[in-house]
Amino acid sequence: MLGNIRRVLRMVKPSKMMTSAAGQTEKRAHCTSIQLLHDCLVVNHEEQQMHVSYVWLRDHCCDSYNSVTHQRSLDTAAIDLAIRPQSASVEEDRLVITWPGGHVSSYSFKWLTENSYQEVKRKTVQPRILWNKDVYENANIASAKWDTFMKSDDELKTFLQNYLLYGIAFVDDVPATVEATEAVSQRVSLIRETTYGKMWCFTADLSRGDTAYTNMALDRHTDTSYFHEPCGIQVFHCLKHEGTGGRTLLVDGFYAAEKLRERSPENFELLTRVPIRHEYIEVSETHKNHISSVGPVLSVYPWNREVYQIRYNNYDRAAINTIPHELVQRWYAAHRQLTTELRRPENELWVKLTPGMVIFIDNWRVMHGREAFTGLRQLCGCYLTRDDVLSVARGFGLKA
Ligand SMILES: C[N+](C)(C)CCCC[C@H](N)C(=O)O
Ligand SMILES: O=C(O)CCC(=O)C(=O)O
Ligand SMILES: [Fe+2]
Repeated sequence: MLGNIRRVLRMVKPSKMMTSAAGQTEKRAHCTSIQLLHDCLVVNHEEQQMHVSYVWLRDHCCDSYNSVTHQRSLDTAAIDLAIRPQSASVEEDRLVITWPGGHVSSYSFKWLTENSYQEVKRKTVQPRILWNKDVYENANIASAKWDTFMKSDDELKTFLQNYLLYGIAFVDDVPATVEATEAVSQRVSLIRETTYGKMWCFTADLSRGDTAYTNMALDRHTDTSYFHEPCGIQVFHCLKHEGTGGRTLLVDGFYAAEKLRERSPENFELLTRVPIRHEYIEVSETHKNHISSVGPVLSVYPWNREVYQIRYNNYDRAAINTIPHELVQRWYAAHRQLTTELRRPENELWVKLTPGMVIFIDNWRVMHGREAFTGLRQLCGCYLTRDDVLSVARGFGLKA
C-alpha cells in the first residue's frame, strides 16, 4: 500500500480552448501533475510547485466548512497527524483524494494555489500608495461631500478606497456640530469608546492631563500607543478656531518606514523586533488612568514583512527597560533614523482643518501633529474600531 502511495501520478489536463479579448481562439495547455511523497503532496500547477501537507489537506476538505455559517465544522484534533491518502488523482482542474476509510475530498487547483504559503507570501495584504507631500497633493484626491456621502454607497466606497490607499480621507460640507460628526463617523463604522469618551470635544483647557488639551505644538505621533491595540482610525473635526496657527501636520509613517528599510535594513529590522512600553498616566479628581502596553515601533506581518502598524509617540513612551544593554545604543540609532525620515520637510503635509471638513486618519499608519495656536480652538472627533472599518471596506469588494 505504501508503494502505492509513493507512486508518482502524472496526468495531463486536456488543453483548454480559450477566447482572447480580440476574439481569437487560442489553445493553452496546462500541465498539472502531482506526486505523493512520504510526508506531503507535491503539486506542479501552472509553472508553480507547491508542497502540501496531508494533515493540512484533510483539515481543509470541503466537509470541514459550514458554508451557511462560514465557519469551520471539523474537529482538527480528531485528525490523525500521520494521515496519508489512500489514493490521489488529478481530475480536470481538481485534486481528488481518497482517505483511508473511504472519505473523498476534492480541491480546485486554483484554491490550492491561492492558499499556498508562497502565493500569500508574494502578495500585499493591504495595497497602499506611499506618499510624501508632493505625491499626495499631485494625486488630487477629491473629498467626499456630506450629502452624497450619507446616502450613496458609491461615495462611501470611493472614500474607503482612498482611505485604504493613502491612510487619510476627507468628508467636506459636514455641519459643524458634534452630532453631525458622530453621524459621519457612524456612516463609516463603529465608534470606539475610550477613556476620552465616545465622541470627544476638546479645547486648550487642560481638562485632561495631556498635552493635546493645551495650545502647544505637538510633534508627529500616533495616538493611544499605550493600548495593546492602538485605535485604528482617528476622526477630527475643527468646529471653531478664532485665532492663529493650529494647522494639522500629517506624515505617512509607511513611507518613512520603507525609506528606512531601503537605507538601512538592519535598523528597520531592529525596530520590528524590539518591544517598547508606552503608558498613559492620569491622576486627577475626575480621572484615574494607568494604561500601559508593549509593542515594537514597526509591526510587520511575519510571512511577508509588510508593515501594518507604526507606534510612534515620544510623549507617551515609557522608560525604556525592555531592551538589553547590548541593543540600547543600536535601538536609539535606529529610532533616530526613522525620526529623520519622518521629519523630512518634503514628507510633511500641513492642512488647516476648518469647520465642515472632517478628516479620517489611519492611526496605524499616518502620524498627526499640530502647530501651536492662539485663541479659542475647538476640536471634536472620535476613534473608530479598525476591524469594523476594514470589514465595511471588504463588504464593498475592496482589498483591505
Ligand atoms: C484625541 N483626544 C484629544 C481625545 C485624546 C488625545 C490623547 C492624547 C494621547 N497623548 C495620545 O496620543 O494618545
Ligand atoms: O489639536 C490637534 O489638532 C490634535 C491634537 C492631538 O494630537 C490629538 O488630539 O490626538
Ligand atoms: Fe494625537
